[in-house]
Amino acid sequence: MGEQEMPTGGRGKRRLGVMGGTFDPIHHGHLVAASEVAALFHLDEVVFVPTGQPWQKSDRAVSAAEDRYLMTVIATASNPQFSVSRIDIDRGGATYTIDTLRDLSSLNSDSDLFFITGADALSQILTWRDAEELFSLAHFIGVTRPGHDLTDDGLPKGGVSLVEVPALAISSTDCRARVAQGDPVWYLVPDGVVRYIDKRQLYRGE
Ligand SMILES: Nc1ncnc2c1ncn2[C@@H]1O[C@H](COP(=O)(O)OP(=O)(O)OP(=O)(O)O)[C@@H](O)[C@H]1O
Ligand SMILES: O=C(O)c1ccc[n+]([C@@H]2O[C@H](COP(=O)([O-])O)[C@@H](O)[C@H]2O)c1
Repeated sequence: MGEQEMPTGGRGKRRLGVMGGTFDPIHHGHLVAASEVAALFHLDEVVFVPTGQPWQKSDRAVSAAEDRYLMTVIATASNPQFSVSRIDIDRGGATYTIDTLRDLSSLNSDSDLFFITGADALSQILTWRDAEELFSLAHFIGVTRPGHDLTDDGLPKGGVSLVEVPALAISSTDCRARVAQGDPVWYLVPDGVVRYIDKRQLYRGE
């Protein structure tokens, strides 16, 4: 994407990236996406927001929110630009991005919000609660993901930017399956997350 196409946001405002996800577990695909977008869009910070109850994943068991939150903290702790928010976990109930963005914008009135999402999630956005209002609260940035087409078809003009990031064919589903089978997840997730999965015996019985 050319520099001239980048949304500049409000004059003098901080630029806050928002990376929402279930992070069960967080992996290097998430981290590379956030890091690339932070650099390309000159973001001051990226806040990772683990879901409370991801209603579109109700067909499977999701790990405890505290485990997903702690893995996200471990994975992001060494990057001074990254932080983690508990807002979706502490709100309780099903997680809707409309609530995430409303809460973050009132907590950060000095900031423009940039919501980062992979190609798969972007293609589902019109199924999200209050989809049309989402684009008034944040600029959306869709990133490439192996196996998924990146498109802004049907989304508001000017509301979404599409960005190519280094291709990492990693998914949380695959990480969980690997742990369940006794296969390694070293180098797919940060070292501290491998240790945490082991310590808490996550994904063993799946
Ligand atoms: N490898 C990847 N490359 C780019 N974006 C990714 C990648 N993995 C996940 N994302 C994006 O990160 C966000 C959070 O994803 P999520 O926590 O659901 O991970 P996931 O790997 O898709 O999980 P699962 O396999 O359990 O569905 C989503 O917007 C998703 O599209
Ligand atoms: O708002 C919604 O209705 C909605 C439905 C599905 C997913 N989302 C958000 O999309 C992000 C990625 O979700 P997931 O389930 O792929 O980890 C995360 O921030 C979710 O809260 C949001």
